Amino acid sequence: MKRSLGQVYTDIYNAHKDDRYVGFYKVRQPDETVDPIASKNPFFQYGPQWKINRSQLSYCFTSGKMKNMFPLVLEVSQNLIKHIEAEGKLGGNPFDAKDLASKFTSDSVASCAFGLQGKAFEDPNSEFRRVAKKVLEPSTILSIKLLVMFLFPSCSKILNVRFIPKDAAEYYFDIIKTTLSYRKEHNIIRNDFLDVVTHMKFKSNEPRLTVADITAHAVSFFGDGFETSSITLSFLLYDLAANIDIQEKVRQEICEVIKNHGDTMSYEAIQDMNLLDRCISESMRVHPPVLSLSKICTGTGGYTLPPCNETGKEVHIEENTPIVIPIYAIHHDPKYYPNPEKFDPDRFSENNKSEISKGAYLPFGEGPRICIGMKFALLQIKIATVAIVQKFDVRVNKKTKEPLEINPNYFMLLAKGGLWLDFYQRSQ
Ligand code: HEM
Repeated sequence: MKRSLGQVYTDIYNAHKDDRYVGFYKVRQPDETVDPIASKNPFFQYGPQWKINRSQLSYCFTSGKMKNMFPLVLEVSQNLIKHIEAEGKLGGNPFDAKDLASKFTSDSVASCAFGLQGKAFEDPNSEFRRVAKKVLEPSTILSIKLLVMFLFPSCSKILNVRFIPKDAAEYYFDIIKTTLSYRKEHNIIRNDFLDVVTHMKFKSNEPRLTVADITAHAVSFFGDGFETSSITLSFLLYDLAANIDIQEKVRQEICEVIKNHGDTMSYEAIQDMNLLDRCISESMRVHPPVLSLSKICTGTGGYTLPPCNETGKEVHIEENTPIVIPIYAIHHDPKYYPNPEKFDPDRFSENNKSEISKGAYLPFGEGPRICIGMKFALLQIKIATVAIVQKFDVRVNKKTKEPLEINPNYFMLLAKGGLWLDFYQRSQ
């Protein structure tokens, strides 16, 4: 494939720079009979079904719930550090940042969503990782599946195209079933996502969640949270490695904040790391993992937009018309971000961030469908980055092809040839 869908949308945006919008067609919605797990993911839903799922899942992502999951993610970050040390590649023999970040987020999400030790570091070929790779690993087959599902949804039913393969769906269902009964039998409380979903309160007239519903929610958590977060973490590490002065300032901030919190790395300490937060925001602007958003016009009777340029007429969008928002193109438009390729966390300082145009910063989307897992994503990315930056000087290895180019064989953002980084152990 020469260009991914995200790149095609960027091309369309750039070819119509003076217009507010242009016509295009796109749909997203796996069929429930063909793909029962993916079809319950709020990402793919509309209307009342989306409302029910969204409100059920929102309950799982409050700050209090995130605080409870903090120690689980922290434990995985310690395995990440041990892995970098044990691999003995410190300096000169680089790590692929995406591979490293995927191992971390896969274990972190496995721990929080399934109550499992994913063991990505100890056993990269573990069953859990093998299945996850099958579902999400960049491949031509996955790209073709997505093209069929998004562009020709009616064909996906006929061709039996599923986002979650049948054997993977069965594997996840078994894990959840076994874990739930083990926890019940041994009275185990872990404060993870599985506990929260299982103990959700319902009104008397609301149906209880079945094991299949809980599996679908856990797979949503995993599917939506593992790959997006690992892409973000890998690009953030690259940006810090490519800007060593900023990396040093982040390190100083981490030391100071932890010191101010009684020499403890806590959930509260993470919230005080402002420069780190700005670096993540800027890294996600330059490298948004999700290249474009799909929306659909749901207003009864459609919606009328103002003219798309000075000379045009009003445009009426019919009900059910799909809309694409090209995030990558907007984030790289010099109209919104002068010198857009430059990594400059100051764009997100208290003074500057109010200058950013509304709707011009969309790594997590916007409005009622904004990413539900944003708090969890930021938490796990921050925990991993703090652990790495405290221990290692991170540098770009010359194997990294710079300037970075987008890998066209994937529906999210990947760098062609990978992000190769060296980790030099720091003296304490
Ligand atoms: C850095 C990591 C992440 C990025 C960049 C990201 C990005 C996005 C984006 C762009 C959307 C679409 C929003 C829209 O349509 O306006 C979205 C939706 C969603 N995300 Fe994330 N996400 C991340 C992490 C997560 C995590 C960790 C979870 C769950 C644990 C998650 C769960 C979801 C769900 C369920 C939706 C659908 C929400 C809805 O339609 O109501 N995401 N995400």
